[in-house]
Amino acid sequence: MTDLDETPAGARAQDLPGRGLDARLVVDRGTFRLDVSLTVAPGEVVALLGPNGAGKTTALRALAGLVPLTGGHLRLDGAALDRTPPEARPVGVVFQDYLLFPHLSALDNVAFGPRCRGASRTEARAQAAEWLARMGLSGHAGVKPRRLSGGQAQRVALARALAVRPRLLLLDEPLAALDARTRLEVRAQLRRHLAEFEAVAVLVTHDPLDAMVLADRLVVVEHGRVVQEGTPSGIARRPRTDYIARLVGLNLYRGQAAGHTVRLADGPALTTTEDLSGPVFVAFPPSAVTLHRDRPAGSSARNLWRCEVAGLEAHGDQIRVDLTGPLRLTADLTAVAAAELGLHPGAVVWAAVKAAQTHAYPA
Ligand SMILES: Nc1ncnc2c1ncn2[C@@H]1O[C@H](COP(=O)(O)OP(=O)(O)OP(=O)(O)O)[C@@H](O)[C@H]1O
Repeated sequence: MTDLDETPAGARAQDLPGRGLDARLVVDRGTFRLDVSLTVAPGEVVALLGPNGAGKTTALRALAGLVPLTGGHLRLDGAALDRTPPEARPVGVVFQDYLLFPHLSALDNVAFGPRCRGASRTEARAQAAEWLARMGLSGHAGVKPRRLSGGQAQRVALARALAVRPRLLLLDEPLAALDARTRLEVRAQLRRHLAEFEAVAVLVTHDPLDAMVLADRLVVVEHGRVVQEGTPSGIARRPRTDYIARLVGLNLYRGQAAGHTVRLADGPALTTTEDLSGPVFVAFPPSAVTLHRDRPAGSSARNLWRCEVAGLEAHGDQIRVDLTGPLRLTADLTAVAAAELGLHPGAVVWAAVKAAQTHAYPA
């Protein structure tokens, strides 16, 4: 039994006006339930971002028609796709490991889509040659996938997905198979291609950098649900879950505000510059935390706690320090400062955060 949304009666009445993607994806997989609503305008790139097992791939597969919806709806440019088989959907997919046909040349891999959709062999190959040229791969048309570099294979996979002129482009962890150096370059190229794409693009990633560079809007999924969505900068400024706060590298707390004081649920009170009341989040970066061996005398910081070092790790050219105490904290400091403080797991330090460096916003 499914509980697909009812569509209005009448001939093709399910084909409602409205361009772009309008979906509510409800999918049951064993005990896991995905329930995610997604609206994306043509020309917009949306990243589904979330931890392992959040349901991102399931959402992508549901959009492609590779797993059936248990409920909800799926409309693209006004047409209902719920019951359209995958091969008949105007959808192009770039799979995580590209899934190029190993026995076909780059050109024939790209020509495959147009051919399947009725183009003659000559026409399909002409279109494929055009797509490869756009990807800067004309010189590799005759090459089999195993002879392509990771970055080239990624571009062939993208050309193959775009060659069917999809109204919905799906990319599953598009950069995951690449090493760090190639990734940087391919990310920049992919961004250019996505910017030129005039229909809906949805990509799935657990890499915040990929999401922030490639997407206009982020939809963060945890436990099968959307927990936050917005522009990359909006989300980075105002994270609403621990997962997102960790991704963007912020300390995040939830509490009750009364004026400039925020009382945390099981912790101390924080002083903030914002004047708010009711449930709020308070966030500040690890760089806003200063550490002292002794209680600083006459410090103007209102937020001062005696903490214990729980762990230390290198983070870029900084040392990232995890602290426990009245609240959990992450602080960044230079290696020199860490040595001067004699930091080691178990060391006791005083942590200070100026109110001006905190940011409070309604929960
Ligand atoms: N074929 C399946 N049968 C039953 N449960 C499944 C199946 N595939 C996935 N799941 C479950 O669905 C949930 C979501 O998995 P999914 O792969 O969509 O997550 P994800 O966000 O893409 O994670 P990852 O980043 O690890 O790929 C997980 O709890 C997983 O165990």
